[in-house]
Amino acid sequence: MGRYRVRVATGSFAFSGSNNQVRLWLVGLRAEAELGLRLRLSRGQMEDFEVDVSEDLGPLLFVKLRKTHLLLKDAWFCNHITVWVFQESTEEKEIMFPCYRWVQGDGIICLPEATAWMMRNEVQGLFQKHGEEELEERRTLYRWATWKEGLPLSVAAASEKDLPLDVRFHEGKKIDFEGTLAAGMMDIALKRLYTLLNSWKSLEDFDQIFWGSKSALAKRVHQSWKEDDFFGYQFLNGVNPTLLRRSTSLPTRLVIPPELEGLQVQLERKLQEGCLFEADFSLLAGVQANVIQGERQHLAAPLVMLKMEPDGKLLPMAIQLQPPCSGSPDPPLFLPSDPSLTWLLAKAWVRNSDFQLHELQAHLLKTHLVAEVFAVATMRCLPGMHPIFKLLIPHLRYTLEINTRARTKLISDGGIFDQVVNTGGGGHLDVLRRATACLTYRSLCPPYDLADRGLLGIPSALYAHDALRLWDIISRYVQGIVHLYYSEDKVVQSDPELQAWCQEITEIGLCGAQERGFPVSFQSRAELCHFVTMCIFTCTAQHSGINQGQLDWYAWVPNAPCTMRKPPPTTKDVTLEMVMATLPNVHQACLQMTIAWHLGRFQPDMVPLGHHKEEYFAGPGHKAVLNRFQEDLNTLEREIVARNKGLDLPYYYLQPSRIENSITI
Ligand SMILES: CCCCCC(=O)/C=C/C=C\C/C=C\C/C=C\CCCC(=O)O
Ligand SMILES: [Fe+2]
Repeated sequence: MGRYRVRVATGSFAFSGSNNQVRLWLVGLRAEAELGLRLRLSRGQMEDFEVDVSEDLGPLLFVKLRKTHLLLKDAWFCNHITVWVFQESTEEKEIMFPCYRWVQGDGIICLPEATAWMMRNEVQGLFQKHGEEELEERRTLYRWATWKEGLPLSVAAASEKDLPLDVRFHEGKKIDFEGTLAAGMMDIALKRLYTLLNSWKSLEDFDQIFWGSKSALAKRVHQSWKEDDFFGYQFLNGVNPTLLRRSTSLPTRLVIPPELEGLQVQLERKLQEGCLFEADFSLLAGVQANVIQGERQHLAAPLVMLKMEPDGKLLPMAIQLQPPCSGSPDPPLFLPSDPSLTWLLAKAWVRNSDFQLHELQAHLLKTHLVAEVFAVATMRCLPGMHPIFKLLIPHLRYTLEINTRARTKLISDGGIFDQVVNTGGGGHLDVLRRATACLTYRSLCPPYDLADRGLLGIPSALYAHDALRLWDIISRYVQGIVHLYYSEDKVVQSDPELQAWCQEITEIGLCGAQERGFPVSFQSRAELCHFVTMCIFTCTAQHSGINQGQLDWYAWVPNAPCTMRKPPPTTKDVTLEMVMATLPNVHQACLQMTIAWHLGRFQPDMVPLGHHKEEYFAGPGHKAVLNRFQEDLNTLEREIVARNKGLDLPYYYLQPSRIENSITI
């Protein structure tokens, strides 16, 4: 009773093809029919067939498929199945069945038609039932786990091998990830051998390990790291642009001794002029420092006061390395007028503290771990035909695996933090706990975060400028998609899956984050759009802004030491021996360089923001919204390239072509 053309598309990465057999059925509202095709499931190929079906299937709802094998099971990555129904006239109707996952065992997989969500209350509840069964299965595959109390929940997986195949690295990514790590370890061995034969007494001796792949900006850091404006610049546009705030009063912890009355006057003047800024690392106060190979390491919790010059340069005015403590003498204030080594060591302490808050709070917690909560909740609460699932899933690729690897190799017992970072050995978990306890919804949304920190309208704040532009572009994209599916607020309010997703993120994954402004429900389309914009911004732009800089700013170790081996200075008598004894030793410095390069370098299989190949949606409405998104990103790309041409230090971490579509590293 009908003639159909069927296209089967296989994924194009390694091992996507399969030698097993696959049986296909077309399932219509009235009947279903097995197609009896012999498929060759070749990597990167599309196969087309024409078939005649004797029954009247009615409107097509699903394609069903089942993989069978004789001897060896051979997984198959199916991109999608497309069916064209020959109408009486010559017009053909195209129906898409997106898949984009592995077909593994010999169970039946049911792919709903791409527009199924719009018809979920029709067709005898068949789509509704399919969605419920899908979620029941996913909830057993993706379970929450408490890795450590006080942190956001994570996916239950002791190692990446426990993760479902659909969220594992593809083979090429795995080989690249593990191969470059192995190459990095070789580099460390060579550098250690080389430095054994030479002295390690002066800052220039770090040059002995400053070879191998490094970026142009890393070379510039090597050249300019001692300069005050370079130090200040990093708070605006470096690897961690998330801490700086414009001062609204002099911080209470800042104790200015009577002999520095002049400083007090200067600070107050700058405050009144609105150009006084601060970077306060109090979150680190009292955190236990690591013991590495029997040697106690040391931590500080600095406060830096900075002034903004009319030309946009941010210059440090004073550094207090520890907060005042009752019963102890007031901590000294270090000043640009101090002896050069003293001032340099004070700045190095700040850079070490910034390393901790950057990696643990800004990077790990506020991008990786938060994105993992979005990923697990999405897999557990939203069926594949849900528009928010389709919108988000490209932005969640590889996040569960990279985070699982971080829990087993980076912040684990004996991991990289324990080996070479002064918060390691448990202090790093305390920092993460403290940062989790003060994680707010506003801080994940640049329009609020930058306003709260007083960083709007500053021409030299390039991260702030680009982040706001990207927020607007992503927001327009999200709104475009959401409005295609939610015609009014009531549709949002009455979407039980969406509401459950929101609640699961805030109450379960983020462990009761409603206290810190995260929503537990969506009452309007605007609330939904804002939240989804935050999700996509976090998984893409924010991670890129925070991740890429590791390559540039962490390669020259004195600019961002991973550990400090001696206590912070309490007087201004500082010698070169003290500086060298404080900064990381050769092994620590080499491991920092290798890991920073490994995590910060360009990823060979990188998908730029908005350029994923998967087509989960069908219809012209969605294509127009996606095209507009890509055009907006191109416009911003051109603006940033043009802007950077005129800059001494170009800022490119938020250039759209460099932003990854998800957190993959
Ligand atoms: C010692 C310097 C480098 C510290 C890097 C860092 O702290 C990064 C934190 C944020 C997120 C980490 C994400 C992924 C890392 C996963 C695994 C890295 C370990 C590599 C390995 O040995 O497999
Ligand atoms: Fe990262």
